[in-house]
Amino acid sequence: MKLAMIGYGQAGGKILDKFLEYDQRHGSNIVRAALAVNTAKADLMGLQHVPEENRVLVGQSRVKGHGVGADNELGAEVAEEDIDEVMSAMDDVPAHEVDAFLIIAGMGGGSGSGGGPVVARHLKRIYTEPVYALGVLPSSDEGGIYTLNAARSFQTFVRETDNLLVFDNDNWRNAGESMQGGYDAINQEIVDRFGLLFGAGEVEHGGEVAESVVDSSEIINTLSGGGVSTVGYASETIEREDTGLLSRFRGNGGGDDSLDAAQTTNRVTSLVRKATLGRLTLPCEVNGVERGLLVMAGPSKYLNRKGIERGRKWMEEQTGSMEVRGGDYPLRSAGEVSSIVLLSGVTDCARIKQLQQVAIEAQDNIDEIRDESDHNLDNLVNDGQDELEPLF
Ligand SMILES: Nc1nc2c(ncn2[C@@H]2O[C@H](COP(=O)(O)OP(=O)(O)OP(=O)(O)O)[C@@H](O)[C@H]2O)c(=O)[nH]1
Repeated sequence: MKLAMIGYGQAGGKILDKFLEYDQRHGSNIVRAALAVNTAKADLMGLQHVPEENRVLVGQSRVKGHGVGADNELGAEVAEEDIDEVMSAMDDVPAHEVDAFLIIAGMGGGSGSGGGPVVARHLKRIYTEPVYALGVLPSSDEGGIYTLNAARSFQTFVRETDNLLVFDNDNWRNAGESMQGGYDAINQEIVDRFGLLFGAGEVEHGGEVAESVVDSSEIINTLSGGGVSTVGYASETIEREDTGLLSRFRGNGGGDDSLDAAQTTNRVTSLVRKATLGRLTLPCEVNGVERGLLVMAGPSKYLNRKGIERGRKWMEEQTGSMEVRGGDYPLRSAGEVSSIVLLSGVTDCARIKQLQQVAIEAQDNIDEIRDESDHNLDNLVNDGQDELEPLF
């Protein structure tokens, strides 16, 4: 699937940078256009793979290149004011060559959280291609303001995009890790998962022909209908036969082809289960999901139609949806077989409800403190008997 990606804000820019690195390393050619947008100059300068001419600094007259300081209303305002600059940077994108737009943003901050949905709205007005967002939720220990930002941005992104793919930092936090080291690993995880998903719709040059290849239209159809999506992933290493080792993935059966086929089928279906019931990018209840897509990736001899078909049927039972697509993504030189599961139209998600609850509490607290602020300051500054007077 060919995407025009817009990384908005610090998290958005860093993840976009990683997508470009992924593309170079895998030759997957998913990112047809890359644009980094930010209100902070330093964040744009820190990017390594986004070409300099594709970096847009917005809100300069308001925040002087220093960011909006987690104020996402301000983030939305400056995006609206400077939208012409962002849209004209998209002018060079050959729209007929891209299948969709993808806006990437951390929803807990200010710039991407507020500006991302604004860009989505304008892209949707101009282009006929779908506009998706990859929104990152802050971890629950980040505090009230980030949670409030995320809850409001989440609502806005869902309204303004054709689908919001969510990645929850909370689900991927490792205790004891530095923030920076942690984010690097998390960003790699994001790019590996979504890279495989979006790469599935792109047949490699001179690559293997899949038994039932996943086309970008199947990704688009799974995402169509809007709402919120989550992605599951599981993989198993294969030991190369040319090193003289038997494949762990195919089992130790060796000579017996039919036994191998049965084992391959079983392993494929087991990977589908692990991907669906394991760690999702947004934890949610699988039952009740509206649409699903299963992609099996790896060297084609390790993929089989029967396994994918069984996995797909199993997903239908788990979700209760009859709209589950499936196919393979042959990767000749991959060292593992992977299963990627896209669940679209999730509705039962305790994490979002909990986030909204904390956001409401934070909002009430902020309003209360603001209301009392003048009175409390007055109490502090004045002596009570009006005996003291200011100088002038
Ligand atoms: N996964 C991931 N999340 C990040 C990263 N950096 C920041 N975040 C998350 O994104 C939120 C903050 O968003 P940023 O992108 O830093 O903020 P911004 O859009 O640049 O906005 P301002 O800094 O307020 O101008 C944080 O609450 C984190 O949850 C990153 O590199 N990876």
